[in-house]
Amino acid sequence: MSAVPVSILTGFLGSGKTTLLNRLLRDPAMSGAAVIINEWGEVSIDHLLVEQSTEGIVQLSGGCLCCTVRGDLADTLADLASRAANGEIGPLSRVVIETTGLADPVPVLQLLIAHPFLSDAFRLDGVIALVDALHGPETLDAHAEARAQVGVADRLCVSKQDLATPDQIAALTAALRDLNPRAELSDASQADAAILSAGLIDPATRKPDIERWLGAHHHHHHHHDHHGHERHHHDIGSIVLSHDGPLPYASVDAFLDLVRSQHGPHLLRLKGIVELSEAPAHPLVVHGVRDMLHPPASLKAWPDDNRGARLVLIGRHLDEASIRGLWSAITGRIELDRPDRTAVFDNPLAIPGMASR
Ligand SMILES: Nc1nc2c(ncn2[C@@H]2O[C@H](COP(=O)(O)OP(=O)(O)OP(=O)(O)O)[C@@H](O)[C@H]2O)c(=O)[nH]1
Repeated sequence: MSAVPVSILTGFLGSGKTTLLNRLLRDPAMSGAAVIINEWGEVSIDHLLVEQSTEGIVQLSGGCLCCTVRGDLADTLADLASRAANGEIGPLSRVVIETTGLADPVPVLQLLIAHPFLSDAFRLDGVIALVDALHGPETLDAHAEARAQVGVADRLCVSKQDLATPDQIAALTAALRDLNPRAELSDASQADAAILSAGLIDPATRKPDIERWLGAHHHHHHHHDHHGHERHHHDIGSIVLSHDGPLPYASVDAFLDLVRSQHGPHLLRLKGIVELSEAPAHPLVVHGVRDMLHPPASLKAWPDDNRGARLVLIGRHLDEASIRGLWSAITGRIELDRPDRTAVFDNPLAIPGMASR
């Protein structure tokens, strides 16, 4: 059984998630998709608003996905997988999880990455965050949850553009680019099911699209800072690390361990691709959420000539200098006022247990 792609549709209260979902469900490409809707509160009406009633719509209420009903979400996904496996429902083509407006999508990502059974049956495709053109900038200023939703998104979708002035749309676009310069930006009113595929594999070609996944094009296009650091005025920010040429697996592993142990609480998401010295023909895919890493997987081949290592780290109040210092140390770049590789990895006093790496 190949893993079923899961998309997380998030967006602040009233941003238009249900409206978008209704639109997507009319797309024939959604056949075989299951939709899990999470609502907050006793009165559950959201699922009634999803027009196409199918077997595949599951509603979770009584709490928020990121906290109380996370166990329910795990059970629901496990149940969907086993019902599809024994033929009770048709084969699942994908799962869409609509979070509540106040949900932090990160715990949902964690569940998909870390759960022993679910991480085999499902693969995280991507996070799509919806933002309302009319209220977006104020919402982003006022609510940390909304900033986190935008920060970790693989794709950003702007709704209610018909109600907003061009100036409002421009202000929102700038705010979104500030928080997340990598994600593809689209208009919710034009969206079809293709927006749900925001992961590494491009469904049109069935091949990995690394540039799109890491948002490299957008990043370079919008930011000319050669350090690859987005200047942000918010708590949420991202760091892009790169290295030309292959790296030994032990160095990559050590870097990820150190980032997790030292910066895990600040890290929301990490994704990247690495050329390994041991297997340069097979790019290593790394991705993780907070301090949990998905078991590293490798791709059959590089999709193009663009090799080396590229990592994107997204977090809240990330200590950029420290992270860049670790990266320089493992990639062998000696920088002034930075520990070199030996000092970082072979000093048992500095990092107990890391000496043998
Ligand atoms: N004019 C206009 N109205 C929209 C658009 N998208 C959503 N709306 C309206 O905005 C309101 C909220 O939309 P919903 O789809 O319910 O938003 P939601 O994100 O699911 O809301 P919660 O479940 O409360 O978080 C509804 O009245 C929609 O009709 C849009 O692009 N244009």
